[in-house]
Amino acid sequence: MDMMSQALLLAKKPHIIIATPGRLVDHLENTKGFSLRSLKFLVMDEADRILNMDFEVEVDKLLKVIPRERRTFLFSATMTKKVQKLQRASLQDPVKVEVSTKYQTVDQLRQYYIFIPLKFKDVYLVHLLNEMAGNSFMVFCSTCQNTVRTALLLRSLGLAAIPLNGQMTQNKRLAALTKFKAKSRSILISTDVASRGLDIPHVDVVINFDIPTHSKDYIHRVGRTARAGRSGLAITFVSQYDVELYQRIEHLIGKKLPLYKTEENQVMLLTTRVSEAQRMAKIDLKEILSNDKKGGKKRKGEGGEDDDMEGSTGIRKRIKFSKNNKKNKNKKKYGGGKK
Ligand SMILES: Nc1ncnc2c1ncn2[C@@H]1O[C@H](COP(=O)(O)OP(=O)(O)OP(=O)(O)O)[C@@H](O)[C@H]1O
Repeated sequence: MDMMSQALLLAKKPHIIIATPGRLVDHLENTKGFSLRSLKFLVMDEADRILNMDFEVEVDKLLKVIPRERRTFLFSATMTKKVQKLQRASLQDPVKVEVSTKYQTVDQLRQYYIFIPLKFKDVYLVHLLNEMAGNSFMVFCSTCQNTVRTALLLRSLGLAAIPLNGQMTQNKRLAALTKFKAKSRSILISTDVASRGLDIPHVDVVINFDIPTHSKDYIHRVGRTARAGRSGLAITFVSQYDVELYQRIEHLIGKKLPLYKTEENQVMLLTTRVSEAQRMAKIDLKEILSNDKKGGKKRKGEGGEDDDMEGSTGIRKRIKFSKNNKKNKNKKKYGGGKK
């Protein structure tokens, strides 16, 4: 929603405002007649993130203009212990309520890791997605670009993948989520922009394709599945470069995870097809990036709904299937299909 329509809503003096810190500050500074002087309750969801450095300027501005006399609630699955950060929320007589002193994940969540060389991550991903075809997946990557690259790669293999990252416009992000929620895409490839707060009950499997650099993000990511009593599966890819980060995660959750068993021979059968897909994804990605630079003009003949691959500046990209891929598109290619 744009600032103007929000300003109209704010003029009606709503009792509850749900906002990101940045947008709230925007309104405080630019929307006439809007103030938070009579605020009674301040709730921070995902509080550890909001109190993080990323939001420092905004949060400090907000705290300056709201009453000191108020009740403050901080919620999160992971909480900062850093006094300095908590001080910024200027709490008086705080009470801490915890479900557990350890960062626990729910029992219905089965968690595994896979230890593989970096260069085989793609082929293992394709293997897992095929082995568990029929499920809904959230695949986490560490960069926006890798979400697009991975989605391109999977789509050139006929898999229904869609990227979601912070460089996409709000509209595009919503569109991606809608498609995933409606199950018209079964694989959502995202950055940590989707690691918190999303409540999509049908997510069966979380794959940490790139290991989270902040181990607390692990808790939030895997929490996208096994929600509200359902079961779920989480698999974390650990390459030769990730061992230390992985150990930190195990330390944080207070347990050692079992190895997810795969038949290496079977996985390696996919190598040729996956390398071809990698090559195509590379070309497609290059094209998207260079189009991005040119200012995001739509190309003739491109329209309709195939705009999943939009990059940061509104580029759409059709996935070109090679003749070979087209032919095989609807076939079950890699066998499997067991849940
Ligand atoms: N008491 C309850 N009984 C049944 N369902 C519930 C109950 N509480 C929450 N739920 C459902 O569980 C799901 C998760 O709830 P919610 O999104 O509030 O969790 P959360 O702890 O904020 O998760 P996260 O912080 O990981 O985003 C929702 O679909 C919600 O409707």
